[in-house]
Amino acid sequence: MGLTGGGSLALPDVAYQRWLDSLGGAGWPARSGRASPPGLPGELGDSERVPLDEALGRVAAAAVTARWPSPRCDCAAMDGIAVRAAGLPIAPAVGGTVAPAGTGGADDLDAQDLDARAGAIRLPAGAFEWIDTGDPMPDGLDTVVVRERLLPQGDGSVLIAAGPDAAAPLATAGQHVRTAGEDFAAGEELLPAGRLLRPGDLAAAAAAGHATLVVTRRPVVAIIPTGDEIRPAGEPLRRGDIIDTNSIMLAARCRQLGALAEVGPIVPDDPDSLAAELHRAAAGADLVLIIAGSSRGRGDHAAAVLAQVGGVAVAGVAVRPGHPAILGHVKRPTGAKAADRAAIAPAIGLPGYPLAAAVIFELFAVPLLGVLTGHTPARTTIRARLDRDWTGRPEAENWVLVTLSDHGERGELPLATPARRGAGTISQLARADAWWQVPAGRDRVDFAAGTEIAVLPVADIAR
Ligand SMILES: Nc1nc2c(c(=O)[nH]1)N[C@H]1C(S)=C(S)[C@@H](COP(=O)(O)OP(=O)(O)OC[C@H]3O[C@@H](n4cnc5c(N)ncnc54)[C@H](O)[C@@H]3O)O[C@H]1N2
Ligand code: MOO
Repeated sequence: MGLTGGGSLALPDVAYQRWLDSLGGAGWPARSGRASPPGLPGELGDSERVPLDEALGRVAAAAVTARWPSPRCDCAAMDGIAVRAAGLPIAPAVGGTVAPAGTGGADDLDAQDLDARAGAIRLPAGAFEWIDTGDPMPDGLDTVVVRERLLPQGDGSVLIAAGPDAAAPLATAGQHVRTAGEDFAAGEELLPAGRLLRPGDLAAAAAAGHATLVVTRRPVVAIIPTGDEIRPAGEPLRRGDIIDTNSIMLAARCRQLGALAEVGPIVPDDPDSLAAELHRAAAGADLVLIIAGSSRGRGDHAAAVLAQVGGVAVAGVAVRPGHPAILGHVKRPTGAKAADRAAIAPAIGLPGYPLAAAVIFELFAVPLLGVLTGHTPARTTIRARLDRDWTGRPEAENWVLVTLSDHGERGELPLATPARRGAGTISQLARADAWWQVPAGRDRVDFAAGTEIAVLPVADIAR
């Protein structure tokens, strides 16, 4: 099949839309092609309730709101004594002399310290209560004086050292007190629907009264490695064998996005074997990834087989690397175990070269999984400056891995060094810091050293 032509290929956005349209036409339910609006679970509809300690990396199916305020009541923010600010004496009670420390002892402040200060006041027992950080404030008391300023006395009273400004009040009302609801109010939204849950999210949910959360079902991604030369990692290699690195990368990427990856056996370069494996995989999968066999080689059957077992909407995309990509679907066998699932499973043929596979996954699998889970990762770019001239291919969107220098002087942009070309240069995936997504365009393919560019940090890509 002629999949690798030049400028006539669709750009990624157009290709994605064409794919979605064809999926919709074939009965795939998620017609909008976008992540669900807030408040709805992923397009698959089904969700489940899981304990907090199983919710990391899952996607919230609904917004999480607080069942109660936090703090739940006014409480001490520091260790010390609770007092009523309005009831504090104004004038120093001990004119320069202080009684020796009594039973309470003074850890941080001894009598001489107090003595040395111009003023201290004495609070009689009963006018205050000892309190520790987090304790509810006693009725009628509104302020905490920190332990470091206190000298307990043998008679149960306490001396409070004046602050550095003797004219200032000893304490202002509400000082060192966290008021009920100052963090969040009852009913306040803490997490939006569609959030890929992070450690802090789980803590906030617990604080807000949730021991479990409702999350969207994990989409199942069937990964099908193909090629007579492909061997699983760890097996002995003969001359010409290639390690199946793509399955490892793509499965890990699926997990980062809250999906379940099922890597199938390596399928030989034989159309019947591939067709059989596609049928098998599609029965239980929400998305099928076929690795390699997308181009023109003698063993490249992905497009022909996909057309036979389902359909091909796009064969070839104007992106470098990755242009032999295929977008289509597999018909599910009737009576497949997942009766609740659509009659088809979307499928992507990813080129075998590792960088091409990575780019095609980001361009097409990531947004489709976003539709399924309800979470679309934020693609927050950062600014950088090219450290050398760079020329791209005009007819395609270019994806270029770059390493970034540390920020130099304050306000200076990091310098971006493009990786050397070659879709098989897998070490670049490990060494690079960011992707530079260069839009297609005949006029903007020559970039001079010093040009400001926007790059997508690899470390942030899964958020
Ligand atoms: N005559 C042409 N040849 C090629 C073209 C072209 O336009 N005309 N395009 C090139 C480009 S660009 C790419 S990208 C590749 C796409 O290749 P395929 O998808 O057909 O994949 P293969 O040829 O089977 O493999 C390519 C390369 O990747 C290795 N590979 C395959 N599977 C894996 C895996 N699971 N893990 C790691 N590496 C894998 C495979 O051994 C090959 O080295 O085609 C070019 N050729
Ligand atoms: O699509 Mo190929 O990956 O350009 O190298």
